[in-house]
Amino acid sequence: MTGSLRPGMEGPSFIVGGLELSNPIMMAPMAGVTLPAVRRMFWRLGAGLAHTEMVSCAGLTRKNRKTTEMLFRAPGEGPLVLQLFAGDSDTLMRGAEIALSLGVPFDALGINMACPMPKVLKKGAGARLLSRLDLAVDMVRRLNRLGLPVWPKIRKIVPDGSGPDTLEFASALVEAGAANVGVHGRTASQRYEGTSDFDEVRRVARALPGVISASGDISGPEDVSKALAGGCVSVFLARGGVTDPFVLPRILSHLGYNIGDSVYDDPPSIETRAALFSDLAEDLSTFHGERVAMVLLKRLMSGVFRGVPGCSSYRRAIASASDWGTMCAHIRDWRQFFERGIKDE
Ligand SMILES: Cc1cc2nc3c(=O)[nH]c(=O)nc-3n(C[C@H](O)[C@H](O)[C@H](O)COP(=O)(O)O)c2cc1C
Repeated sequence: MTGSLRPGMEGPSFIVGGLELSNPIMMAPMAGVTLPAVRRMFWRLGAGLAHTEMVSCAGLTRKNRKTTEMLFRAPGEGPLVLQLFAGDSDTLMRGAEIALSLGVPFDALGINMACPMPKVLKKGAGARLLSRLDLAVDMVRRLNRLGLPVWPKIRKIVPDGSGPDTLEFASALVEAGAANVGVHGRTASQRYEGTSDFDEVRRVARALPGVISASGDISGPEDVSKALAGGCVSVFLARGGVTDPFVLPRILSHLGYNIGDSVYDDPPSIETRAALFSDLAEDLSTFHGERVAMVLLKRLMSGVFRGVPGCSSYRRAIASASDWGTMCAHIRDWRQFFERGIKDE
């Protein structure tokens, strides 16, 4: 598949969040997952846009090497939102200015107002901002001055009697100039557990037409159709894309997009899956090094080969590979593992 990035996936474009995109299926920001090589894989599979992992503005101002490396954008990537996090507007602005000064062509600036993890909350960032509307609004206003569309991402808010609810919070962000607001239908205290409240996301989307993207439990064509019919302008694909990356061409085909190339037949052939996995391995090792490549290949393997007969033998081999040479040999010799696996089943 190398060389044929995104075969035959072009079609009519439309505007989402101030950007001209080919379709409404976005890769959500995922720390530890949406690295450039993985974004390229999802771009190949048809994503309309991707997010970076959340990037610490404080880290950028301290010139932290690892944080700065997170700004890397691989050749041939599609539209990209740089998602930033900070606990105050000055740090957010300084971080954003540093990021843009490095010359990486980002298409929009995201603000993480959704992360429920203690190390982020402790800094006054992520979902902590959901209880600080004035600060969240100030962040959107100021970031807007940098000239790129601003895409904050929030969570469902259960009003406590004094603060805003999800709709009031999202409305204030839009009024402050947010071009798109991603709404995750779980509350911060739910973290990633339980179900996402789709009705709440749609309530916000109906009241704010054209600017709300749905996040939470997007795992198939029906979820996407429901979100779009409910007034969302796009959807953010997260764990659903990790557990089944080929859901992307399936969704696009369901929405009537001409994905135009038989490599994305439903279900995709095992050769297509192996080629995608091999391209992913090559990109991961080239852009991020062998150590990171090993971790992400192990994490993403099950999704790429999901449901293929004989898969468990290959899964065991990939999971137990302890050095890059062995991993490469397994990726090259994929066929024998599946043949053996089918015999054993
Ligand atoms: C591993 C992982 C990392 C995530 N990292 C981020 C992040 O950096 N920024 C963010 O806004 N959301 C992050 N999220 C949340 C997702 O973008 C998404 O909103 C959430 O997973 C709900 O969607 P889902 O139920 O379809 O997985 C992350 C989620 C996961 C599973």
